[in-house]
Amino acid sequence: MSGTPVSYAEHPAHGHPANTEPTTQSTDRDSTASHQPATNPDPTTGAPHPSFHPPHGKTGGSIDDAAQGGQSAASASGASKLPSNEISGNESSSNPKLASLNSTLKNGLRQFPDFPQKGILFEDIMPLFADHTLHSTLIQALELKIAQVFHTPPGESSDVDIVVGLESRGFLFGPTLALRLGAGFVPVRKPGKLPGQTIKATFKKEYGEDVFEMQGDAIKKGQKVVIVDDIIATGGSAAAAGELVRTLGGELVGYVFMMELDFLRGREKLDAPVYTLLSGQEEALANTDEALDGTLPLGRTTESAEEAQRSVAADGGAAAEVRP
Ligand SMILES: O=P(O)(O)OC[C@H]1O[C@H](OP(=O)(O)OP(=O)(O)O)[C@H](O)[C@@H]1O
Ligand SMILES: Nc1ncnc2[nH]cnc12
Repeated sequence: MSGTPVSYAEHPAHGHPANTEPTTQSTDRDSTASHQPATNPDPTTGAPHPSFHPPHGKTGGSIDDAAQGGQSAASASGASKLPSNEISGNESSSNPKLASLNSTLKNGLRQFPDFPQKGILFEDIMPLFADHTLHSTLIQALELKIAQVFHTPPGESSDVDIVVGLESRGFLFGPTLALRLGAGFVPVRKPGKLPGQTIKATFKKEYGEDVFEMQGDAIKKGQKVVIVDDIIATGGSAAAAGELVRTLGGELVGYVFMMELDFLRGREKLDAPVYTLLSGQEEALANTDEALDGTLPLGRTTESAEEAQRSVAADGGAAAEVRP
């Protein structure tokens, strides 16, 4: 079945018991709409934070969507300037334009069951880049999201200094986003690709283990950093990247993802605010408690459910082992 893609637009929401069939996504919504921790209210409902007033002399666009990480923004060391009562929530519900853009994006995605391994329902984002209009919609949605969560006035750049993109799919839109924000772009790469002195972090992800590397001089102490990637699944990749940023002295002000696989609860590993445009595989979320008890979540095989939950439990809040 892995060679047979399905799209969000083509199949009805929910109802498929296993990922051997077309997937069972609900209609588009912000990840924060249904997974907003009670202790972490919407960041966008508060007053703009002084930390994110646009700097003089910078030019660029804007961005938009927000969600909350595993701890409050106030206690997140890299986001200490963001009051906790400004974090989490559902911006697109109050922003029809963003909701509309997100809906378009979701309909452009495809899913491949059992890729790259049996039991993984793979979210294929490539159609969003193959189509000029969808690509443009994606960048617009990200800009709108960031502008919204960081309270950037229309037409002005955000206060983000550096956008960090994760290899490989974070490279597809990270540099474009950085340009629009008036920020620099820094890559986090798989091992052995970057010259000079580097720092490394090992981590687990939804399907396997990996190592991330960053150049030792890529971020200056105190620079405000946003980490971007296409998908947050278990959160292992993002947590490792966050550790690298902080090891270099960067102030991690947030994570921005195109999509969140909510049922894997990856955001609980992250100690900075989490902003996502789309949620994926929501049908599995309702069964997460059962999954933790060993019951199969919808849309996954027994093997992958156990593997995913083992990974989540094992990683706890310390997925990344940083080795300067
Ligand atoms: O939340 P996690 O469980 O860590 O998974 C998310 C990561 O997995 C995918 O990358 P992958 O490692 O497949 O590499 P690619 O981007 O090079 O395809 C995705 O692009 C994220 O980086
Ligand atoms: N299910 C998934 N689809 C696409 N990319 C992923 N990265 C981690 N899990 C993924």
